[in-house]
Amino acid sequence: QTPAERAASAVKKVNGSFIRANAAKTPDWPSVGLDYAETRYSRLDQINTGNVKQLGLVWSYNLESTRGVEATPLVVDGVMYVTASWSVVHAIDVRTGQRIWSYDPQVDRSKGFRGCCDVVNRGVALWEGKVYVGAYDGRLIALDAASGRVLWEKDTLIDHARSYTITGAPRVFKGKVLIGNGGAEYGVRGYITAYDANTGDQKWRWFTVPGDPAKPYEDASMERAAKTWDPSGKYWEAGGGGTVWDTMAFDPELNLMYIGTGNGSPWARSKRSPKGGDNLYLASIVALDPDTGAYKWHYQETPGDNWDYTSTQPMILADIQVTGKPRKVILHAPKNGFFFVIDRTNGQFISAKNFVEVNWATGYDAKGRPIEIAAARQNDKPGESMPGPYGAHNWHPMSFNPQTGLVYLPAQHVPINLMDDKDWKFNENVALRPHSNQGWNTAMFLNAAPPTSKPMGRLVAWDPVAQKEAWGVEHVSPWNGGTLTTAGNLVFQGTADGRMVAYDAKTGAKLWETPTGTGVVAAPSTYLVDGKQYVSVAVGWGGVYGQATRATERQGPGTVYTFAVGGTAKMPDFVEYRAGKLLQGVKYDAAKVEAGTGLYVSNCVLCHGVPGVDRGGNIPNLGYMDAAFIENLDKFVFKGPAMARGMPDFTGKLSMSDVEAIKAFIQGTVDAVRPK
Ligand SMILES: O=C(O)c1cc(C(=O)O)c2c(n1)C(=O)C(=O)c1cc(C(=O)O)[nH]c1-2
Ligand SMILES: [Ca+2]
Repeated sequence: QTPAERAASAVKKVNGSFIRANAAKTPDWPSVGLDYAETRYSRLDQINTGNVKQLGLVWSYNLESTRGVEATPLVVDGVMYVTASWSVVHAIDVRTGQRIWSYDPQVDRSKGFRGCCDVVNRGVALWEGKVYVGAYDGRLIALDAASGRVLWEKDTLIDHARSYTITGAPRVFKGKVLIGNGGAEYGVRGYITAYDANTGDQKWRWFTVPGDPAKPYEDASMERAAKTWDPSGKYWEAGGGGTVWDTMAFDPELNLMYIGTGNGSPWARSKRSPKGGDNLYLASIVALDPDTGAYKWHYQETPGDNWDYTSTQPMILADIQVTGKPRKVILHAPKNGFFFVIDRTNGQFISAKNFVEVNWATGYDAKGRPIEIAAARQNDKPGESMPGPYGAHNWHPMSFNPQTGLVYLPAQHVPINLMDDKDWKFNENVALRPHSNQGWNTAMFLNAAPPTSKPMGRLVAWDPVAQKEAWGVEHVSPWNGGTLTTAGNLVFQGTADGRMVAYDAKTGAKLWETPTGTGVVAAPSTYLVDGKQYVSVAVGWGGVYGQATRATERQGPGTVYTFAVGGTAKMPDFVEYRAGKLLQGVKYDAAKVEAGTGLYVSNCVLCHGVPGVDRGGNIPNLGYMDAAFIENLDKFVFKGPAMARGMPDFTGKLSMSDVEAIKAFIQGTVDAVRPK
């Protein structure tokens, strides 16, 4: 068999019975979360606590990308399917580490700025000879598994005037491909759509938040949700939010599928829904009928979201004993910092406990409502919510090991404070505020004053029954990789500072590590080929935090590493990262620094970081440029060359005098932090 023939026959097997409900013994990794329950727990135990020290590289594969890589590699019968940035798909022969094919959907690079959080993609879905990818520009594309040829392609977006993007992995439940989208930082209405896996015909669509109440509601769930929004805020103009940008799971026995919904659009509830209200179905877990898309139940984790607290973080379906009784539950650790155990048959709240320091709520009452701290919503001055908007846990997948009963969770804190933008109006172009259609459209100022809390990154082993940490490992930085756990009593995690590490799943003892050349954000997978167990991880620093910051002194292209016991391949040569010399000599008017601060924070900081303080992620830090570059900043800001890589064109958004003020801020900030 040629590799292409193997690819074709392998993926043909991936059908209703091939993807398991949960953690069954399977030699493959056929779906992004391994199984429908998204456990990321493999029963393979060839690699275990006894021999993990002998893990070595078998091959590495250059993904030829320089931006964030967030995909979990799928593997069936020795054929790997993985995505890089810009939604590029690679099919790799695991036996040789060689490319079988690659497919670039040719996303228009100049539209990069339309997403909040880097041009990332979290992986593909496989089904009956096809590979599905959600392209950044909103297309759902079905490829022939053997050749990478396009079989069909659907535009999933309802409105191209709005900043919808796709970053999440599609799932296939019962012969339907499911995909949502991102965009709630810009003003969109969230929804999820199901397409026939063979033909691409649309089967159903469910909106997560109500539309314009002057028009008929799509279904009873929308009519009910509308009662929880204040129409005087005209929430439908900004879209309302609630995007389904990452997690989905499926319970074949209950015939229910589950999605997590995102934050409000805009973030500030005082603007979105001035008289308050829970604003259903934001920041919720929602159960849907996979055949029809009909709403079944919901549990809202953050009523009336005001902090970008989303519930799109990866969820896991598990069967556990709670106070002596077996319960079918959902395990979930959303951005808001609480670990939830929810009954997945009916959405009933079982328990919630904070897994990091939180200051917006003291806990949850017996009915499952948060007990809020009033000050958390008082945003007339910069308020530092814990967790911040990057979440106590973001999209980085967690895993659940039924042997240890523990969930392995990449927890974090990224300090950011928020202040209401009282004058905010949807789509009004005021570059001084963070809603110039290039900056986020949140109705809030981010870090109008410097935040004071400390950044934190931690691998947390959480006991969901006792609702407490069993063990934890402190990392040097936030934004560490997703986790994998195995029957070999292991937990694997890549780190922001560029290591791949194996821990004892019971104790947290570090058993093995290897450098990865660049920070890791994605989660590993494991599988058997010809009877031998491998572990693979796709590496590529990036995402919303990684685009502007770094925690490693090395860099390299997006790369897949594949490890096995006794592997002897040589790591590729890592390139040392040099931030360069601090910017010097740009003449500026000190009186303009203050105006420049607001402009920079509104328009530049999310991608370029703080000049001379952050050292550049995969987007350059402007505090380390040559003076000639900053002196000619207007040539980059107005229809500049970086547009071809996704930078916005600020024509009509910023004036020449705004650019002068931004230059003053950049050089002024660097001068202030330059070591004396
Ligand atoms: O509200 C949204 O629609 C939306 C979408 C996305 C995305 O699609 O990547 C992210 C977020 N929000 C978000 O809040 C967030 O922290 C985030 C991090 C990342 C990432 O890939 O690093 N994406 C997103
Ligand atoms: Ca968001």
